Amino acid sequence: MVLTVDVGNTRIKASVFEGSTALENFIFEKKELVEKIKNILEKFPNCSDLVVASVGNIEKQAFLTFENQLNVHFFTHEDVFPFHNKYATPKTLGIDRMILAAGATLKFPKQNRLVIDAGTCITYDFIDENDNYLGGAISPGLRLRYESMHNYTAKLPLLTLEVPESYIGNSTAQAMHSGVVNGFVYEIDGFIDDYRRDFSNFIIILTGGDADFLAKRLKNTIFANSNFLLESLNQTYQYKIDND
Ligand SMILES: Nc1ncnc2c1ncn2[C@@H]1O[C@H](COP(=O)(O)OP(=O)(O)OP(=O)(O)O)[C@@H](O)[C@H]1O
Ligand SMILES: CC(C)(CO)[C@@H](O)C(=O)NCCC(=O)O
Ligand SMILES: [K+]
Repeated sequence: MVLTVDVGNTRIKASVFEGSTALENFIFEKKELVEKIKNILEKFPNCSDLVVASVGNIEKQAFLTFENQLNVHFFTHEDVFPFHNKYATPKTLGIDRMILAAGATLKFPKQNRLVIDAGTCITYDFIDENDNYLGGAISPGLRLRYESMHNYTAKLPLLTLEVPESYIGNSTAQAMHSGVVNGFVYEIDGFIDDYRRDFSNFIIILTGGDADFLAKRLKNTIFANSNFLLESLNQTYQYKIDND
């Protein structure tokens, strides 16, 4: 059994895998890290490996506590990945994006793939059919859009994610929901049009904390899977074991 841990910018997600099957998923705060991992390992004593992808400030140190109990692997840029990295600054590419790209490459062989992760930030990552990772885009996530409008203005309230009634927002709240949610839908449709112009065919994978909310609102056919990062982490770890 493998315990995979995704340390995101806001919170931590974890999943226990038996082969390629996720047995249980967990979400928790950064301050609860060590305690929660202990609890998971008590519940799943057959875990032999702990695999981490972190974009947060959490250092390797926090996980080394568990090294006498199981194999701990902390993914870095030095690991083997199943794609050719064409990013001009490969050392600054987020580990989460590398794991997503690896998962897309392994799960959907020999085709163009676009991975969209709607988390704290929204990231777009494109891997072509020859397994070249080309790059993509980084934009503010939905919650970040609401928070920054509130934090950097005097009059805008702090709202939580809601389906807008119309693209014409007829109140402050509706105008903000339209801006955030419809704004994202237009953004993604615009990107998809760009990719379509240059690549005739590609699969789209949508993941992250807002994936389920967004999937319902998009007209393009999309494979939505909010657990894709953790599944990819498990799969990339198997790839590492087979190729090291
Ligand atoms: N309890 C919650 N805390 C934060 N975001 C939440 C919560 N519940 C739902 N969300 C939604 O999830 C989005 C954040 O996604 P996610 O949880 O994947 O971010 P994250 O943990 O920071 O990971 P990453 O850094 O990989 O994006 C927010 O835009 C928000 O709308
Ligand atoms: C873009 C985020 C914040 C998304 O989690 C992360 O992947 C990151 O910190 N990336 C570093 C910059 C880059 O990927 O080019
Ligand atoms: K993200």
